[in-house]
Amino acid sequence: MQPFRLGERAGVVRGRIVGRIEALAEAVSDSAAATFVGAIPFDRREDGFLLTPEPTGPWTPGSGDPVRRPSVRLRQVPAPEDYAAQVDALTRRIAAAGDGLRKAVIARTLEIEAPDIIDPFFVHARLNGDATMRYCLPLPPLDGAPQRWLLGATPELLLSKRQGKIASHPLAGSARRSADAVEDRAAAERLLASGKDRHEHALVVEYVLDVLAPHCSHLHAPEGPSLEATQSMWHLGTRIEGVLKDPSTPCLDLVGLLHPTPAVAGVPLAAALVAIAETETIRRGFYAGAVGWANAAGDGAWHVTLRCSEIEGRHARLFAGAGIVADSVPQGEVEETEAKFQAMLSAFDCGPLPSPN
Ligand SMILES: C=C(O[C@@H]1C=C(C(=O)O)C=C[C@H]1O)C(=O)O
Repeated sequence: MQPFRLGERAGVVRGRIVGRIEALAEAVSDSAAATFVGAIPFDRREDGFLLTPEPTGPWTPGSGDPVRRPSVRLRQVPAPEDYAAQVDALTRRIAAAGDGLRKAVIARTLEIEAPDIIDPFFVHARLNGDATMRYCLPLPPLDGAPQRWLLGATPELLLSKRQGKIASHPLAGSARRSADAVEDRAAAERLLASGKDRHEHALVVEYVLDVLAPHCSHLHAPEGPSLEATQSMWHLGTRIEGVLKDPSTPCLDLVGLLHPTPAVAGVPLAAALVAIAETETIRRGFYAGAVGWANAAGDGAWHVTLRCSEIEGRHARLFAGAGIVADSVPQGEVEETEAKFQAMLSAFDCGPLPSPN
């Protein structure tokens, strides 16, 4: 049986339900099982999955070979200059305002090739867990392919629900942290004062409030964003809290209404999805989807699947994206995505990104 980790939860997989988010929400509501853990992909037309877990004691990393630094190969896909060109085209598209697009999130990947099978739990154990939700889940098997794993440490809460109370903590607007304390504080202050980042952020908060408001008797968000830190990034964040009109509304139903937020898609949603499909050259899969748990009582907690990688045999693909608005600067967004790769890259222990030729 395959092991999994999700936050503090550890177990082995007893069963698996595969389907679109609506089907998964229904399966949880109809089930007598205590708790499911699972993931939904970015594209709602694709299948996600729920695992019925059997709890175990603390999981110890397997015997698979760790990633060995000297012989690891790294490849940026698309190359930084191609990603910059995508961002540039998108800023023009937003400025031209032809389709009403105001923001779209464009992602890229970093491919890792190791000499031996990568042990996902080795990498998971090395991820920094501070203020984040760490996860390592076995993905549904593909015929004849090695087992695939979804692994990451996300800082962003999409939605939690417990006994009629909900919370969401969208992030948008980012800056790389610095090892130098003075420069680190200056980067945070610049981010908090940046009109471009505050605009990017406000679009997400507005969207989340608009989606949740009809379902809440009370909904609160602070006036402006706060600074949120991970080990390698600063973000603008807003903690939103509410009380549901109908306390029995299942958590996964609300996740289905929210996903994908403008933190990973854009505004307006339909135009952003078209822009992403026409611009992006990678397959997102579970990246920028949601990962979490749900139970038949309707409670649950789902995070945005960020700072993640998909591992398959000797290969891993890391994902990072950035929100693009009219005044985004292409090189700035290349650097932002580079910085977002950093946490996962350190966990793989394969050194810094290769410098451009
Ligand atoms: C898209 C990612 O992150 C999202 C985008 C952010 C931004 O554009 O500033 C910040 C946090 C996340 O909501 C990612 O990490 O890949």
